[in-house]
Amino acid sequence: METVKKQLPKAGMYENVLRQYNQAADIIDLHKGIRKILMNTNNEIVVHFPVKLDDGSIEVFTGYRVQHNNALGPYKGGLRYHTTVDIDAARALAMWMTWKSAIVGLPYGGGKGGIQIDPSKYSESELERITRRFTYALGDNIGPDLDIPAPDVNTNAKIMAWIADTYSSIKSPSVRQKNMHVVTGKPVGSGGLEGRDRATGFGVVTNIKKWAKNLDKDLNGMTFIIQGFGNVGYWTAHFLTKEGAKLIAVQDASGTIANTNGIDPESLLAHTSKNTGKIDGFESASKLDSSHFFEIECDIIIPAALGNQITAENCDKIKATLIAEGANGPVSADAELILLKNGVDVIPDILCNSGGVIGSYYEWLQNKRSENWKMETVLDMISEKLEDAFDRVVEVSNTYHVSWRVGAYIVALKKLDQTYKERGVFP
Ligand SMILES: NC(=O)C1=CN([C@@H]2O[C@H](COP(=O)(O)OP(=O)(O)OC[C@H]3O[C@@H](n4cnc5c(N)ncnc54)[C@H](OP(=O)(O)O)[C@@H]3O)[C@@H](O)[C@H]2O)C=CC1
Ligand SMILES: O=C(O)CCC(=O)C(=O)O
Repeated sequence: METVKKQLPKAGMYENVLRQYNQAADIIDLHKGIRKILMNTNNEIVVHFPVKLDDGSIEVFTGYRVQHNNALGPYKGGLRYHTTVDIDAARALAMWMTWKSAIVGLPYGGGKGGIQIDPSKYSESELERITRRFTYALGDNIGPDLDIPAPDVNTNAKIMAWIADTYSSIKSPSVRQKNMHVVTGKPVGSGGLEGRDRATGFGVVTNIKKWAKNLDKDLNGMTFIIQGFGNVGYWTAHFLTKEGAKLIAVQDASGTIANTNGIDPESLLAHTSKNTGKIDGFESASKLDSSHFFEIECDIIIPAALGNQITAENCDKIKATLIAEGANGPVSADAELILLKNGVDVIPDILCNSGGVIGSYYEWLQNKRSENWKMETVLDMISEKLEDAFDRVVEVSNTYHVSWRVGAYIVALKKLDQTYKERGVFP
């Protein structure tokens, strides 16, 4: 295991997050010492671990876990299995988790990680061995009161159950059952929370409803497009369709499909479930060229896949009036300036997709208390927290005359500033 601790370089996604951070820190004149602390990550864990594949060969994988800050509580954030996972991406995603938890008032810090891998190239039993060896390699760098992973791109409840099982098995028998909350997003039968599966999409739609209400707009009849039809994409489509809005185009890594009469999310889910998760070949929509996806005439765009998808190069022709960031970092800092100038509203990721980590918090609390909560209760608690956070972000943004993203950063930074100052480190 390598533990790297150094001044951070500026590149890619991380550059994006630092630009956002510095802008907000300048506006509130954040204390110099606190500014330095938050610009750095606390710990960066890189592990190389061997796994025997089905054909008997050995492959060595690289896994990451970046722990950005834990002033507010244990590190919290997802694990991603994707070829784009590297130290830069993990740093950016970990930092976003710190702000996200602070904005919605959770007792968590920020962490993120994953494995640099294309999971579609491995069998299920290989993925299980890879996950278990990764968990073993991370060892006590994660823990229910230290750092609590969760699902992200290409990871799911089953993978979380393998992590919980492996982590627990390296503990002494007397405490083994007390460690299931080392991860959240588990299957309901293994300590998972009813509603965590849909929490992020539900949260995205809660934010969109608040946006519509504030502007006195009716979602009924509005059109929307979604990039990414995984956990966040599907559940967002499910809940937004329930509000009367119409899904007219979807894009994933396999291509783009469109139907101006509407795409039924449930039929598309049934199709992807039989088609290794892919939307291509869906009969009730036509295939579209992927390069102009974001230019489609619609009211709302929901990026729910990877980062840096809407950039200065492709944002000028966007016709939607709202971008609700289901994904982390889908809009580049340069693109956002152009969008705001063009009158497009952007609900920032650190607010918009925080329903997921709120759901995770309730799962963790449920495990700690040895309780089981009902879906309705969980969704009510999530929307209450999110509605408060939305109002706070709008209020702060209005006070400082800044975008909602900068306002959201200010809410987070003020919270962390208060915490550090209360501890007396900076008299
Ligand atoms: N899961 C959660 O609770 C949370 C997730 N998020 C963020 O939401 C986003 C999506 O996560 P999640 O839904 O969990 O991930 P999933 O793995 O469930 O789904 C990812 C989706 O993105 C698609 N995708 C991947 N690459 C591309 C591409 N190049 N172009 C278009 N589509 C692509 C995938 O398509 P394909 O199957 O073809 O590869 C898939 O449909 C991520 O940014 C994640 O960090 C944020 C908060 C919480
Ligand atoms: O549920 C969690 O703990 C974190 C989810 C996540 O990775 C995210 O919000 O980006």
